[in-house]
Amino acid sequence: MLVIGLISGTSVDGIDAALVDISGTDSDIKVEFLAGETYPYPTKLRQQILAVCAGEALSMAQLAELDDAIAQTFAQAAQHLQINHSSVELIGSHGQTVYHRPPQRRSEGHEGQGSALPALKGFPDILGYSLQLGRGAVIAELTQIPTVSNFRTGDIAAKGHGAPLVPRVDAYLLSHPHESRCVQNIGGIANVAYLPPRSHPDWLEKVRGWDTGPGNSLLDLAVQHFTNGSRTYDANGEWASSGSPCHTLVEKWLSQDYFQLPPPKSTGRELFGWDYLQACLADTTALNLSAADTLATLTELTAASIVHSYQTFLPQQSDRVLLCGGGSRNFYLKRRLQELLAPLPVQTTDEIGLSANFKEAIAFAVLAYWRMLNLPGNLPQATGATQPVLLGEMHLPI
Ligand SMILES: Nc1ncnc2c1ncn2[C@@H]1O[C@H](COP(=O)(O)OP(=O)(O)OP(=O)(O)O)[C@@H](O)[C@H]1O
Ligand SMILES: CC(=O)N[C@H]1[C@@H]2OC[C@@H](O2)[C@@H](O)[C@@H]1O[C@H](C)C(=O)O
Repeated sequence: MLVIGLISGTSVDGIDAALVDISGTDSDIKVEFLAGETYPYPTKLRQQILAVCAGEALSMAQLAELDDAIAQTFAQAAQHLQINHSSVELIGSHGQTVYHRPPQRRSEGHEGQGSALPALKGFPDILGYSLQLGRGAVIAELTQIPTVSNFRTGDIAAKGHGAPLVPRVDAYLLSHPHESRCVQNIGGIANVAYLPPRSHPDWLEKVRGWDTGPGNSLLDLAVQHFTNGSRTYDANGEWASSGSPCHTLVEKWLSQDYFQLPPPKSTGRELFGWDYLQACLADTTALNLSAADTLATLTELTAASIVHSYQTFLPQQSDRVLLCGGGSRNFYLKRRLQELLAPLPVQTTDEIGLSANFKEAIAFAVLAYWRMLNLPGNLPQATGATQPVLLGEMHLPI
């Protein structure tokens, strides 16, 4: 069955669209990657999304307009990708995350909502909330293809974080009979899926996954800051590689809350955004670090936080690390991870046959396919949900 997966991630750089041919169910699933394309957002739309992610207030009318503009751009991406493939039967559209709030308990220092109603038994004091714009009904109507969207809400209703959702897909597509693997996505935010050897009994229950912290989000913002917006990222990590990281600052930043929090955990630009970068820049300025040294230090934070996460939270060390997401194209970051994790092999998923650029888009095609087959998509160990649940809402064209 031909399925298109669509996602724009926390970097808000554009829509990744993947066309795949899927057969089987879960343990026997086969996914053939046929085509992939990234469609950059129109500049004005990207700026609007980034402003909303940074907390800019919107009227309801503006929210509706933004939702539809994103849905239309996603539909155009799907339409463009399916040219020459007229038999696409399903779209899985993640949409654009503009807000993500993990669930919180009062013991974590939050006072709750002050409701007059009694607390619901077993519910976190503050339920998670994750908003992805680009409504599926519009995409289904514009493309005339059934579309699954709103993947995170079912897991959140089951008291989970609603993220990360990709670990179940990684488990079926990337696990190995005898080798344990860490699949490390480095997007705006970085997340890991730990995959034990598939020959182990109960291997799926032993899969783990969580957001390790910042991927490229702080780096991208710092590059924009140092270039007055003329550059949006450090291509291949060249600028950072011309500087030297300040390890004392990395140690200081790593001691902060998020990195010490045990999984399941998720995060977003709400934490690792402008305010976080400002605090980092206050530290780097106090030490007179150059722009190159600052970028090297932020790159080191991404690498060191991934390594810290593995050392602290993995049930056991893995045999191999497989990188994906835009950060896997940052050669300096990849080299630092290789050095810090040596002698573990650190490669990209491309090297074992799965596109590192389009793995997330492929994953949402698979999640839509599982939704259609009424199979669960989340992994409770990764999201903190009480149980495996169906993910996403199906929208049929009129
Ligand atoms: N050649 C490259 N060199 C360095 N960095 C790169 C390169 N190509 C992409 N990137 C980085 O990857 C980022 C985009 O990665 P990706 O598309 O995987 O993120 P995302 O999907 O938006 O985020 P997330 O996975 O958190 O949702 C860019 O913002 C940039 O920082
Ligand atoms: C709320 C949200 O969009 N989270 C993203 C983000 O980008 C990376 C990391 O944070 C991950 O947890 C998640 O995306 C992937 C696709 C996931 O759900 O597995």
